[in-house]
Amino acid sequence: MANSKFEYVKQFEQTDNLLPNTWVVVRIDGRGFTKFATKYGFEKPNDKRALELMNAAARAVMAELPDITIAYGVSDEYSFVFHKTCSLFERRASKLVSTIVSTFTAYYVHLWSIHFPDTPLSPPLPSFDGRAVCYPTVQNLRDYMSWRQVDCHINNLYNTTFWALIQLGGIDPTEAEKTLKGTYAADKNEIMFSKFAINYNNEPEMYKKGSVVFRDYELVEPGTHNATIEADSLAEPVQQSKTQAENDKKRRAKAPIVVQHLDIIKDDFWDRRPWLLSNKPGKVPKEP
Ligand SMILES: Nc1nc2c(ncn2[C@@H]2O[C@H](COP(=O)(O)OP(=O)(O)OP(=O)(O)O)[C@@H](O)[C@H]2O)c(=O)[nH]1
Ligand SMILES: [Mg+2]
Ligand SMILES: [Mg+2]
Repeated sequence: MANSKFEYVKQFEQTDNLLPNTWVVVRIDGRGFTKFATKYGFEKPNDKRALELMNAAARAVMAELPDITIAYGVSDEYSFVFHKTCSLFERRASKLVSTIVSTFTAYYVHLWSIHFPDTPLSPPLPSFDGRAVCYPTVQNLRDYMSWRQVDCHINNLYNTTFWALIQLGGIDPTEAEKTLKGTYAADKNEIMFSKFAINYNNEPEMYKKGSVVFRDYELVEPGTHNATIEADSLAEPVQQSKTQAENDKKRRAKAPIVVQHLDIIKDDFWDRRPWLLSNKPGKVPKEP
């Protein structure tokens, strides 16, 4: 068919392909969730139902997009990691971000009633923003993940103490803020323990560590594999062959997706799961 005279408008489209051979992180974040949490009466500082709904939506996103290696979530945010060899949508940022944001939001709304059976959703409905960032090395990627988990820890320690002072100590938010000003982690632990007999270590792992979503294979003995070195030495080819990529994708699609609350800062998590960084699907564990 002949080109129409209107077709020249295509020239206005700009390319936004992300840098090849870099780890792509798409982070989404709930829009105005402070208000949203109040509207639906989320428990403070952590609402188990709301966090489990975030995790369920993230799990669904991973199931629909086998190219995602791992995801990490805390509060109203989730980070999805694409392997550096990923070629989905020719690595176009707008397509990657918009697909994740819309798939996540759709599942968040779809699964809402399972987690909040007594509170139907009503407008304004939940929405999420998203951005993509490229990290050139495994170390940069792991530092990114560590940054989010440290943030989770700092915020949760603060919020848990803050709300204990209010809910159990009966003081108002301004006073609680004053009490915590300039305190260190040890001081907060001490306040919780001495005033309210709360041992922070016994708080739920999901609140302290956030949630990690990944494909689960047979764990590797620590010390027998160095995933970091292997992933970084994957210099050439920048992309896998098409058939290899397709086969791996099929195997990944079959693997069980799990949500766990683990330390992702230390090496152990990555050493035991070399498939996360090397992008070679692992061995599916045998049925018990
Ligand atoms: N009560 C309660 N609130 C939560 C929970 N998880 C997230 N939130 C709320 O969500 C907010 C997330 O922070 P932000 O993403 O920085 O703030 P926001 O209001 O979503 O604003 P924007 O992201 O800039 O649109 C927190 O400050 C809380 O108010 C929860 O489990 N319980
Ligand atoms: Mg937000
Ligand atoms: Mg947030």
